Amino acid sequence: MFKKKNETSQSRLPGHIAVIMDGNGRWAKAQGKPRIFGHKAGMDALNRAAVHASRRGIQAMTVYAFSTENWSRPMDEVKFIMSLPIDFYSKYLPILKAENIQIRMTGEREAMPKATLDAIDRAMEETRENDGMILNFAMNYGGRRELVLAMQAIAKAGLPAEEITEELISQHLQTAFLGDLQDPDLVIRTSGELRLSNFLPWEAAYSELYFTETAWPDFDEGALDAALEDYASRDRRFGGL
Ligand SMILES: CCc1cc(N2CCCCCC2)n2ncc(-c3ccc(F)cc3)c2n1
Repeated sequence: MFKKKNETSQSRLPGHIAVIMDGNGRWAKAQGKPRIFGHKAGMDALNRAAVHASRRGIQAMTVYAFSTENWSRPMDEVKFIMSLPIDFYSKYLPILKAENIQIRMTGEREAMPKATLDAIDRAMEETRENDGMILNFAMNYGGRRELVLAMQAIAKAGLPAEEITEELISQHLQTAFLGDLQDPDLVIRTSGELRLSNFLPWEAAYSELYFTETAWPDFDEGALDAALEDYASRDRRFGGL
């Protein structure tokens, strides 16, 4: 019996999706608007995608909100981006709470502005009891930095070389709190670039990759369904035959 065209059984659904939300600036520029207009639209698209992913049964969604390299952008753009969690908290937190979504953060808190961290901490605290989809914000995050920090922690523990295993390294990554969901089954990148840009290099070693020309602000429920349908059609081998 063939499944109906757009039916994705639960078993063929990724448990954890990771999203590089790219194309916000170019999307704004194409409309003659400033880049920050695109970041604001990107925030609205993020809420829409998170609610839809949660309703489709996705268990964890990690989004690349700000990379360690993004600090080199113009100061006014960084300042605006750092205000988005505050805006998101007031505009979307009630919606995510009603969806039983749990907000988490992955990355280095130190360099983040206090007001930004306060909004994120409030969002995490107010959704801590939720047991639905985990919405994990990779923020001030870089994959190689994450690996350096893990290796530094392992070195400081003074462990003998034979005790350094893949499991031990995974346990020392900033994503360790995700447990069995730590490795994304599917990585989605919007806006046409065909690279991972230092996003989850260890965790995504066996992930299916999905690229779309669609800019992030235009990546709606139908676009997410198309990515999930494509994933369901793939035959994952994890390095085997
Ligand atoms: C500080 C980096 C950043 C960038 C950003 N953008 C800009 C980048 C791409 C598109 C999405 C919109 N968003 N959107 C929501 C948040 C957010 C983060 C944590 C939280 F608890 C609540 C909301 C966010 N954070």
